Amino acid sequence: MTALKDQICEACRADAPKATQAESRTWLAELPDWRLIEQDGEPQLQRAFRFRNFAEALAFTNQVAELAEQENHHPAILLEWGKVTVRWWTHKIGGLHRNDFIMAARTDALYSGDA
Ligand SMILES: C[C@H](O)[C@H](O)[C@H]1CNC2=NC(N)=NC(=O)C2=N1
Repeated sequence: MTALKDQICEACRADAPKATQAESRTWLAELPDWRLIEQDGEPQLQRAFRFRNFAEALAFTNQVAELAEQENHHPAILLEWGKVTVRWWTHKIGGLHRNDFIMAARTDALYSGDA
């Protein structure tokens, strides 16, 4: 089975299938630092990343933003001194798609320098 971080996002459509409970469980197992939350009634993946200062947090924020632009799949990012909180979900379907789990894994890879 291909690791999430090595999988490719598919172009997302409004009729794209939401991740099932079973899929979410399976994929979350690869994302131990991420939490499944609900925001505005929609399931999302969330993780906080820690940094030594604001400049490093900003640099990571820009890396995630660049990745999002490359994949045309965009997160919510909260940038604070020493901390970046990222949330992934698929706007078009108001929930979680495989793409969100892929992008969470890709975000972890950026943080660990494994991108
Ligand atoms: C028009 C544009 O391609 C779409 O709005 C894309 C942009 N980025 C996106 N990002 C996310 N997370 N979900 C989407 O449904 C989405 N749609």
